[in-house]
Amino acid sequence: MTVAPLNAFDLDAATPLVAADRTENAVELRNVDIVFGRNIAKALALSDRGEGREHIREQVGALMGTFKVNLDIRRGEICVLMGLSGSGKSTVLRAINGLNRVARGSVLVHHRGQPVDVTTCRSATLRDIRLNTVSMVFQQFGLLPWRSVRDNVGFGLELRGVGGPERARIVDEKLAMVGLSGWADKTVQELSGGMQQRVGLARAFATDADILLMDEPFSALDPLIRDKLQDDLLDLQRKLHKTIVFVSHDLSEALKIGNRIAIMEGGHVVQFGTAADILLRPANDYVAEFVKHMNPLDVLTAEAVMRPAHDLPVEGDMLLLHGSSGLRLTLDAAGRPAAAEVEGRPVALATDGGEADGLVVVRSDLPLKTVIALRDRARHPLVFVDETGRFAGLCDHGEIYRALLRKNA
Ligand SMILES: Nc1ncnc2c1ncn2[C@@H]1O[C@H](COP(=O)(O)OP(=O)(O)OP(=O)(O)O)[C@@H](O)[C@H]1O
Repeated sequence: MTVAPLNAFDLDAATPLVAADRTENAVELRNVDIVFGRNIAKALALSDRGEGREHIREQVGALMGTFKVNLDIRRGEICVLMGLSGSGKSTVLRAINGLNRVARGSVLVHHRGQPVDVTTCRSATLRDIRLNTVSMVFQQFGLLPWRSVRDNVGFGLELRGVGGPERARIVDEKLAMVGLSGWADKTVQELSGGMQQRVGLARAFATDADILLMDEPFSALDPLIRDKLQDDLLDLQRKLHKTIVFVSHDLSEALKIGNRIAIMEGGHVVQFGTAADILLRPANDYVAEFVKHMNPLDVLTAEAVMRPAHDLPVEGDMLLLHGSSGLRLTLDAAGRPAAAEVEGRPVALATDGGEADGLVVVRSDLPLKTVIALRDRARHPLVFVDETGRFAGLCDHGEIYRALLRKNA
């Protein structure tokens, strides 16, 4: 069989977006209740009895912005808050920098090396958090139209007292990053909508805040520009590893840019998970309705569909990969694929750039589209490894079909 070399595929397509340290949280919301209006105590009492938003509003006139929201947002991830209008996305976002008063619960923000509860901290600390740790990017980016692009990008730095030459250096760097170097001295109103959004991005990145809060930053743009800006954001994120909390009411945007997505309904977080979790295992009918029209090919990676390593039968010091052909795999001491055989005959391991004639070994974060193209040409099922090269799982035609039909293995 003639097979295409593996490097004919885009094997780097899935550069990880999350920094290596995935365990530390940048933001933690614990049982956060937010109530708008009066009679807060009565509203909370009704909420504790399991009453919904409408009932509480009718009974006491207060509106529950959120009900017991719990979220752990990891450093370096993009967490998207997604849901219908009024579901509470902006309310949660604004709680993170203390713009919304929290009736109950805590909001911990990792600031100057330690978690600070923004619901109880001193106002000077909150100010310091807003200036240095958490930067907010609004839908229209809140640009000052009469000021130059340069002065808009440097605005946050100016507030922090960063002086002339240093400010100019940072501003130039960030403008170059978003491809607007030639526009520094124009006023914002001379720029198109898409360019203005990029000025907003540059300004957000210029402050060096670790945490960016973005409230539907691209929603007013036409789809092509929006798509381009999403790509720009992902490119910047690969370099900068910020923690980004991003509000969107568009599921395809959420699935494209979010490492994890919190789906909100009526003030509740009804599901918090990866794109694959949401697509393959929607938590309720509301989520299922959202994902119904999504194409799994646009969203899933091998990791979401493969048969995990621990599911495979072990025979002596080998793993049985494929019963009928007798394909077996040996791992080295670190758990990396070392050798393969079919009924005693060696099979070459075909890694990045090798020939797909052997046993193809590739990263488990490859997009499903690439996986399908590889499997189509490969002689054997595909072997996947994690970012350290350790064996992670296996994917044959069956796993692919089940993913496309959205059936769990
Ligand atoms: N300051 C406020 N005072 C009173 N009610 C508010 C306030 N802010 C938000 N709400 C209400 O809280 C609920 C959640 O609003 P929120 O803005 O968080 O929703 P959202 O999911 O971001 O919606 P959208 O996509 O339309 O912006 C809504 O019913 C809204 O009317």
